[in-house]
Amino acid sequence: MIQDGPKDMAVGNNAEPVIQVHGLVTRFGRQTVHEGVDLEVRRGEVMGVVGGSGTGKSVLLKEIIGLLRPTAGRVEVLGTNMWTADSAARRRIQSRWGVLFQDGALFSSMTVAENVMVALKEHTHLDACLIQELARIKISMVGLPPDSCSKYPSQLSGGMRKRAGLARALALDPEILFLDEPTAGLDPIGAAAFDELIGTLQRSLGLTVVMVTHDLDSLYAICDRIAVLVDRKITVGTIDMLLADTHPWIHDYFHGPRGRAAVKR
Ligand SMILES: Nc1ncnc2c1ncn2[C@@H]1O[C@H](COP(=O)(O)OP(=O)(O)OP(=O)(O)O)[C@@H](O)[C@H]1O
Repeated sequence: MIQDGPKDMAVGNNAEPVIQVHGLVTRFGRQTVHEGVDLEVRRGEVMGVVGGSGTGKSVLLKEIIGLLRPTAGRVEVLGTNMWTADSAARRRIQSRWGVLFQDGALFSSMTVAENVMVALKEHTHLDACLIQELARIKISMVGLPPDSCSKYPSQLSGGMRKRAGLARALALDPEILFLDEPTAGLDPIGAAAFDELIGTLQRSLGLTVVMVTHDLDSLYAICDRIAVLVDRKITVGTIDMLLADTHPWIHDYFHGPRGRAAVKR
């Protein structure tokens, strides 16, 4: 069982940046998605990424983790530029983060335990028994019962699949966790429980978390700062700072009915 403790990672202005995005430009044909986006994520913080539909949140995430090459600009993760590093350096960096995509992105032909073991087999030389034991520990860390180890993704509920995806993302003890809409499709109770799990894991393991979300409750529950994609640029601040922002979209987002409801909770 994970012990929850106070958030002791100093997430002050002096914490070391683990992700640095400078002057990012993204174009698809004539469409400009990002035009000079700057973002710094500090070690130990939970950074929410919000914005209207199609503003480029998922694209930004893919550019940070090296799945999509930006048109221009610089992206550094843990001091490595993903687009100039050689393949060995890229592999080393990739093993220091975990990603949970929206649907969990599990291999449907593998059991939950086998899914968690994929990265352990690929990136470590541990023996098979130890790999199995580590997979079992990760599955228990995300609150899944032991019998889910041998189940296939199709035999799990949506919330359980997300937890299984999270166990897989945690397989290599990452320093950074990337989450793309982790609570999408969950009912409010399931979403709150998932937020709590992320918060507990983040504090216990000292993770840095970057979370794309539409869920205002998640922002209030676990984020230290929020990056808002608007007008092809990014505005970063704490919730209090963004509540005082006068940009019409940011104002409406945080002061609209859902924003007000999230404050009350
Ligand atoms: N590979 C691609 N080729 C061309 N256009 C793309 C590609 N990937 C994304 N886009 C476009 O870039 C824009 C931003 O997409 P993205 O998926 O990042 O939006 P989003 O902010 O995550 O939206 P949502 O909240 O609806 O998921 C969209 O207009 C999308 O159609």
